[in-house]
Amino acid sequence: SLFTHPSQLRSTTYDYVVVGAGTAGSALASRLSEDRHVRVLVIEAGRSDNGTDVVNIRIPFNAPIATPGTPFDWNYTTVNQGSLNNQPEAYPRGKVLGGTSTTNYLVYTRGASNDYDRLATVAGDDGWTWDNLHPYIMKHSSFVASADGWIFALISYGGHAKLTFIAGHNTSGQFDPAWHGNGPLRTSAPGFPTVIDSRVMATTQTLPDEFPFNVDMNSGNPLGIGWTQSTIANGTRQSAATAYLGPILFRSNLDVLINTQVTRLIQTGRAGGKPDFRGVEFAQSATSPRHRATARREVILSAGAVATPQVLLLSGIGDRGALSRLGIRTIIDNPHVGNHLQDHPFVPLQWEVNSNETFDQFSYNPDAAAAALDQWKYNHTGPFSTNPIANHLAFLRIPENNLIWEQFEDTSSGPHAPHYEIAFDNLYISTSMENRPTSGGFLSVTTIVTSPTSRGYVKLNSSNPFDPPLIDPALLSTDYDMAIMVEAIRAAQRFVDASPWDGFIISPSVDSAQTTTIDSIVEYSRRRGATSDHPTGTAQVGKVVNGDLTVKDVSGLRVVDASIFPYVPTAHTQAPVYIVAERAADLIKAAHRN
Ligand SMILES: Cc1cc2nc3c(=O)[nH]c(=O)nc-3n(C[C@H](O)[C@H](O)[C@H](O)COP(=O)(O)OP(=O)(O)OC[C@H]3O[C@@H](n4cnc5c(N)ncnc54)[C@H](O)[C@@H]3O)c2cc1C
Repeated sequence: SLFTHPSQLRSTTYDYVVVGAGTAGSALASRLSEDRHVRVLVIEAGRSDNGTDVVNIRIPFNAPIATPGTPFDWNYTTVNQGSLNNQPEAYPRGKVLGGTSTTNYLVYTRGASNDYDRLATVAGDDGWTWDNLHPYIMKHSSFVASADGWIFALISYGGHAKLTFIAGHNTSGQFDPAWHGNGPLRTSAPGFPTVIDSRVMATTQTLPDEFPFNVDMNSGNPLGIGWTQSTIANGTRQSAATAYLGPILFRSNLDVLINTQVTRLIQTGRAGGKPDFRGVEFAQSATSPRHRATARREVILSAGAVATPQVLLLSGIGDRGALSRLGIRTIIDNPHVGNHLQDHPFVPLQWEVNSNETFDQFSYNPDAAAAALDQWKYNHTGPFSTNPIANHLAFLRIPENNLIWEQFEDTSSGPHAPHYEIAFDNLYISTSMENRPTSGGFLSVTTIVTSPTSRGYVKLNSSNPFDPPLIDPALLSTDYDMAIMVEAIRAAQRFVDASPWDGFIISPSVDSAQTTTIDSIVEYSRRRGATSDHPTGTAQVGKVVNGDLTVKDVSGLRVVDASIFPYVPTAHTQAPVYIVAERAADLIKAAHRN
């Protein structure tokens, strides 16, 4: 059942207490409560994902306006980013059922097999290898028709249900069915064609050595250029809330409490010579009363890569010196908690193009935007039913004979792992309002460093749990990351110099024109670089948690979310989080089997 106030809870003792109903937390809650004999409590700081004001979290195309600065977001800001001209960055995180899966940009990528194999090595647990994770890779998701695929759809519109037949594109050859299972999270190929699709595909044929076509980037080998897969079904966002939590809220052994923040974990005693952390304290605001609940089996922290270390630190698990300066009693002295934050830096470039069919029309022309919105509301099709970022993504490696390798050691996880990613965007994308056009059509390419060496942190600002933590993703702060970014941008420029773009591209945009030399690319990257919103590593395997994700040196407590990755996967991070959560659910069930 769904509760909005702690007084409504049916008990103060559960078998499992899950902190955070986000991407991982919702999947865990669903799997753990499959056993009707266990009672599960999930405590979520954010709101429901239903209501009259949720249209922007439902419409795929509106993902960029779902956050920041909305009631679905924690609305964090980073500390000034020294390598990005000392500017702070908005740092969105979903504060809603489904967590960041309810507010993200819907791209569905699993990363490279080598990423998981490296996780297994660090964890000292073969269960994390790509091959051994296969059941969980197949178990969490399924592949369905695109919004413009051949489907009969039951659409509810204006209070009426109606059966619509939607005829559209055939997605065979755009993904490999062998790599898709039958799990609750539905994903699909692009649901609306764009004017750049055929040119991207043609470039894979013109320059096949550097930019080969890859039919399915989710096979463990993402290298090449392929069709984007997204967490979209029936033209609508699919999240951990819609896929996992919503359908099981009726379970009598599951209590989900929203609008309530866990303020700290409480030591409930000692077990096996270690402090036992089976208690949670929670409150609805800084001034409202604190409540408590206890887990008979364990507490699972799934608050995400920013809030998980924050809650650990508030509970006395962290660096003793830093905690004592804030008046927090240290129970476990571990300087790694909150440290080693990793994220993917990205930089957008734009070109003016010879087309009035790019998505830019929706920024300039309110009538076009209104018509697209009406179409989406009518039958969940049209431009608003598709991923706002890109119909194609490229994951690429820098060749072994590149001079960069004389200066740097390769930090990627292995031969299937990309050094960088490029997204091909059918509109003007920039991190700045400066030089933003008010007419014309644009192609953007966004480049991402996928195996960065920059490391930042999440730290407490005070001992008040309602005070946002200090966040430093340290974007582009190493020479290595900048060198890879330069290579990525130069590759993107080679891509659009290829013949399929002749007659389409008019000229570089005013904003990104000054990127012709290495120095000017570096200067531009510092000016326009930003976060891809993929924080990881703040409670990582090996340093904060063991290979089975239990927290080191305590009992009764596990972390299951994006914090646990020792290296950020070479992917947009939601699929890796779902995969980890699915295996973690089985690890937890096995740990309590008798
Ligand atoms: C703007 C944006 C775009 C993105 N785009 C993509 C994309 O296109 N594809 C992709 O794969 N990834 C994307 N990501 C990243 C991806 O969504 C995340 O890596 C992933 O969802 C994280 O899952 P999680 O379970 O670790 O945390 P979350 O899903 O964030 O879940 C944490 C939950 O815990 C709750 N919580 C936090 N603190 C507390 C507390 N003290 N008490 C109770 N509850 C608490 C939060 O409200 C939240 O619901 C994007 C992220 C952002 C911000």
